[in-house]
Amino acid sequence: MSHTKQTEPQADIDELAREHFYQVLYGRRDVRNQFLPDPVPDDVLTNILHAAHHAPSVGLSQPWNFILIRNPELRNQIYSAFCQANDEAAQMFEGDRRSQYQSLKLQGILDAPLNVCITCDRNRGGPVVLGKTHQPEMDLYSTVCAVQNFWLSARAENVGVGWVSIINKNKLAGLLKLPEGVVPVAYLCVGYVSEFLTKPELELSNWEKRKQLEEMIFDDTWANRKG
Ligand SMILES: Cc1cc2c(cc1C)N(C[C@H](O)[C@H](O)[C@H](O)COP(=O)(O)O)c1[nH]c(=O)[nH]c(=O)c1N2
Repeated sequence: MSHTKQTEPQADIDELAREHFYQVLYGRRDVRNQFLPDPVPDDVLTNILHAAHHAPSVGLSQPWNFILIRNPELRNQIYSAFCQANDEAAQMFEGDRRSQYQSLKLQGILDAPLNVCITCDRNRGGPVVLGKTHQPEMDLYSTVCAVQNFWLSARAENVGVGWVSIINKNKLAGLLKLPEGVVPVAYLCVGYVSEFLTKPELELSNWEKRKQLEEMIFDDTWANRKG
């Protein structure tokens, strides 16, 4: 795997690069509805995986692996696992909220040409890992950093990504034959899209809206909310 998109160390980010970075960051979307069947070329996929593999990780433990899922039969089984979990999920909402939930499309498992499961090896680096000694969940968070790098790099390549978490974790681990100690962190649908929406799909369908940044910020302690 080549280092095609790595910049020189210590390179200054100039204004144009900064503008492009924010264009990618704010232009990223979770995609479920707009996938095209066109395959993602190997060199593009390599760029995305390479970016994911350069995420920060606790003690540089790099606990992730990337399972590239194309087999139609396997994908049908994963889709069935989604359908079961999604039916269970719908029952957890009441009244109008339930029918609204049932009207949402929350995955593109069979529409996207590629699915990728990013896993975390809970034992990577051995029993004592720098930075994990007092917060053992840091390997999971590191893997999520790889997911975000994957997502942003995909957007830079004009490739859409949709995260599907409405699947029973143990069932998914079984279908993917994950060994003991390796857990699925993110199940991603990946492919080119007809369009990237300007806002989150859940916002456009009036499920949820973005909160004000001011509500999220505190000065010094939780007692001092800014907004
Ligand atoms: C950990 C995690 C898990 C999920 C998601 C995201 C994340 C971070 N999202 C996508 C989520 O709905 C989406 O990110 C937000 O609605 C914001 O939209 P944008 O990502 O900005 O387009 C998501 N979407 C979906 O349709 N089905 C799903 O199962 C999930 N699961």
